[in-house]
Amino acid sequence: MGAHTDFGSITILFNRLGGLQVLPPGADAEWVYVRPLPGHAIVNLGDAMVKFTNGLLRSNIHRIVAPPGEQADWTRYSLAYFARPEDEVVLRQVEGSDLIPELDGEEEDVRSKEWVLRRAFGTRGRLDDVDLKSYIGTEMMSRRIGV
Ligand SMILES: O=C(O)CCC(=O)C(=O)O
Ligand SMILES: [Fe+2]
Repeated sequence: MGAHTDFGSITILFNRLGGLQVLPPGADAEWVYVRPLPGHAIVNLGDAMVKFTNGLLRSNIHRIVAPPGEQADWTRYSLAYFARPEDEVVLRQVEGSDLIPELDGEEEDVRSKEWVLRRAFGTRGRLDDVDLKSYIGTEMMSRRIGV
């Protein structure tokens, strides 16, 4: 699976084999494997958390590649639990926290369902004839480049 951010609020992953990689923030960042630890789950924040907190929390950019070393000889199973806001929830900054940065300009009025569709087509759809800008998610915030 190619590079993407999860579009919901939280993803909980249970893996036995490696293969999940994350791209840390920064223009020169390199992909790093996330090592599965016995008895542990991996928790990813998704785009809804970025929208709710105006970037205070970030969704990580991740991808799936072949498991490293000898692990590549085994079939990789991954149990993923995705949580996301209900379809009609507007993904806007929550009020009442001093920690959340001020919005710089107008906030787009996007509902959870639209966001999911936009992201799904943007990262998994055909790219021949689409306006890529309209599919952009929160990646630049996650990478902390120019934001
Ligand atoms: O298989 C994994 O470890 C993660 C899968 C994933 O990133 C996804 O389904 O969004
Ligand atoms: Fe994912």
